[in-house]
Amino acid sequence: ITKEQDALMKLIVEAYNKHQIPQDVTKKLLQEQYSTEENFLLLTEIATSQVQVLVEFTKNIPGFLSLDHEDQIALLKGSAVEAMFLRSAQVFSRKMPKGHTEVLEERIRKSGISEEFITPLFNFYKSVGELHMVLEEQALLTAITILTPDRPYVRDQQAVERLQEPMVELLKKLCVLQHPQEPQYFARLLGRLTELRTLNHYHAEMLTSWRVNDHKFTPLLCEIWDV
Ligand SMILES: Nc1ccc(C(=O)O[C@H]2C[C@H]3CC[C@@H]2C3)cc1
Repeated sequence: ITKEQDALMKLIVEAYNKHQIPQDVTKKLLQEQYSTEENFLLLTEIATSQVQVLVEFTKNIPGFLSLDHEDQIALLKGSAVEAMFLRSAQVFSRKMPKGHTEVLEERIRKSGISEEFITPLFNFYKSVGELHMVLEEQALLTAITILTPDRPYVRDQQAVERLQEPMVELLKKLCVLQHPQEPQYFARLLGRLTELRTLNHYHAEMLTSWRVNDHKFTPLLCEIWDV
């Protein structure tokens, strides 16, 4: 790891740590009753705070604010679902106090999300959990997801590639250092990004079905997902 790479690593991890889901949101998980409506409102709060955390993290990715402003928006809108699922998978499989995980799983299952999305969602959560990613890997993988050059409406893709490439190189080196006994670990991490992309489709269906049943979203979620 070069000096520059170490500096980049510290900036990304610092940004990733700076913003966590507010405690009051996770506390409500245990308090509110179990109606579908209450569960949906809780997930709306979780998703809204996840998106707020995502925006703050993204602004702290070195070089992001120097990109074309329209492209900044295109990257955020294009990656919000993937970054949210990546972070919620990490929170779900690790960070939460024991009881919370089961409760959150129960609430997700009973929030009006169709069964066909529930299965891929928890499969993804499980596959992320099995990787036992360290914080540096989680932060870099999230930044790499956000800096995907081929999102819709990105005009200067090269500029995004120039930011993403050094992070992919750094993650590759980190994986070799952190998991010497597992040479294919880096490839497994990138495989998660492919699995993530499939969740975009399910997520869009989920939003539509909620909208059709006249469920209320927050202004931030409406703006980032054009609903
Ligand atoms: N009104 C909404 C409520 C929840 C979501 C959402 O994506 O929820 C995600 C957050 C975590 C729990 C379900 C998924 C993962 C979107 C709109």
